[in-house]
Amino acid sequence: MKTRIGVLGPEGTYSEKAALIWSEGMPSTVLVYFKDFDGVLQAVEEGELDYGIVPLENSLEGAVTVVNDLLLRLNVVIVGEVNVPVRHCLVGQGESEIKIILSHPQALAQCRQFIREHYPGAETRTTGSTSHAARLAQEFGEMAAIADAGAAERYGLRVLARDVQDVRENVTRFIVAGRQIPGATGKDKTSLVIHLAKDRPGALYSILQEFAQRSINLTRIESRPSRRGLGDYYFYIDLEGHQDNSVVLDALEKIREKAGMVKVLGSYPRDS
Ligand SMILES: O=C(O)C(=O)Cc1ccccc1
Repeated sequence: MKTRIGVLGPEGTYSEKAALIWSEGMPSTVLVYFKDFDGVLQAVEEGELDYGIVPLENSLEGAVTVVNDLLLRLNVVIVGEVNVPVRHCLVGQGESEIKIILSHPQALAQCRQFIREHYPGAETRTTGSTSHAARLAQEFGEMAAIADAGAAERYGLRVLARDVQDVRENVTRFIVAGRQIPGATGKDKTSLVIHLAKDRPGALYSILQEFAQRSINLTRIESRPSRRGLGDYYFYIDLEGHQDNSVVLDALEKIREKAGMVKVLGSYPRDS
């Protein structure tokens, strides 16, 4: 049986690239393409896929909010991560004037300056993925796409400009979703979501204190609306260490006493 790995499609997305990097050396894999991140993660939950690879955050634009929200809601766990340098290109047929620039919202957001400076008259439109944009640019000459150079090749397009992201160093962190938390490797991360029991002075501080006291290094903290009302948040926290490490276990036990809700999203090998 082949290991089924789900990614955002069609062929040529950055998610596909992340999946190929992560699964390198795995004996028998097959990529399955989905039209959105919900589809990927739901298929993991339902057992239709072994793994799903989705972007969680980007060094320029921050959280991919829909993925963060889905991880909290669905019954899947993070089993891995892979950081992928993202070098966007403007791709198109290169024969007529570009009237519309298409891409995934994350990609358009990462290239705002380039578009404003070089194509001030062009309209921008969002698509389901960067490669979906490239596929459309293959059909319509007045459209160009922001996508990976690999997508240009795949859809027979020309690379009209390279490295069009606003900051050269542009990295997206993808996570691998599965159903079972892998064992500790000694170089792991744990991802949590916390909801504070009650809004009071020092509530978040008292949670963070449990990590600080044990010298547990945090690598990310981000808040997302809980959807219960303004000012009510979930805190997404990543830390160094595996949930099976006694120090982390101990901190989690204390935090569970203090917080209203703690969900461990996963413990997985760190990609550094
Ligand atoms: O559309 C893609 O290629 C994706 O995989 C989503 C995405 C978009 C922009 C940066 C990183 C990932």
